[in-house]
Amino acid sequence: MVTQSITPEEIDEDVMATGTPKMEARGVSVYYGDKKAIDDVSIDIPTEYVTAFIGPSGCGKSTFLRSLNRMNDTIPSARVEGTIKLDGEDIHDPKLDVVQLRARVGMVFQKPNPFPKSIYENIAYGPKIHGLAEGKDALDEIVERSLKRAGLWEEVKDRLDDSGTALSGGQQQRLCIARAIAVDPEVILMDEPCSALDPIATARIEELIHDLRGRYAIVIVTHSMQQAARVSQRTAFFHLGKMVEFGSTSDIFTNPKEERTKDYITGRYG
Ligand SMILES: Nc1ncnc2c1ncn2[C@@H]1O[C@H](COP(=O)(O)OP(=O)(O)OP(=O)(O)O)[C@@H](O)[C@H]1O
Repeated sequence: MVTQSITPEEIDEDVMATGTPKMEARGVSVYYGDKKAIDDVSIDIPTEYVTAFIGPSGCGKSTFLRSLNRMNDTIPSARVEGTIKLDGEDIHDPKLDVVQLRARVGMVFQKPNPFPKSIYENIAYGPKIHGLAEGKDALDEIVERSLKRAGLWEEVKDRLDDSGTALSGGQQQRLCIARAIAVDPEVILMDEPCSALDPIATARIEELIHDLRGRYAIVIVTHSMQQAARVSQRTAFFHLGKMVEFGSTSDIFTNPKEERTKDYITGRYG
């Protein structure tokens, strides 16, 4: 299996050139009680490129990722300051439906978490509650398309009634990606999606990210610098709650401007 890496053409592209971003964060700080976990982060998330968040454990990568679809709302002590926009619309606008937001900005977690239901139902549930399919044929079509897009269809097409939890870890993670895709998201947030997977399953997810690039704005938190280098075109380096440096992945790894970035990518801490 070949794991995709950045192609020379992609390196030549000016990946930091600003088009209209899918998401814009401005001056975002996140607190847990009195403790500030994210300090004044501003970043644009495009659809064209995969954005990676890297940095040592506890630097706030997941906290910031979760703020992008208001998952921090589910943590009682968490408080978010600053502005986050999706297609120019403030995601904290009281008129905005947060369930709808989380369909538009889907999330894939560290540990695959399929529902204890059939493979089919795992995918069909979201489109059903969001009213995206009229009738069984339309639903079947969404299930097939989502599983195909997540690279899982061939493996499961004859066992759609089997439980999602009976799949291998890597298949479960692709099922979770298919589940996110099924509700037609615009952004997919991935929080260390491969950390529970073996190298082969990891390579398949990385290939999948490569295939999905451009269709969805993808943001991935990863502990693995090699993974960030393989799957992303833009990288943000976080340290102690601050976004220290943000640039093209090739610049961050080959020509970092900040001393702290240099120290991290050369393995001095992390
Ligand atoms: N639910 C929570 N309640 C209180 N503090 C939290 C909570 N979640 C995270 N934190 C704290 O916020 C800081 C940032 O954590 P976060 O998990 O966002 O970092 P991270 O960079 O994603 O770390 P890791 O790579 O280890 O997952 C840490 O100090 C962490 O202890």
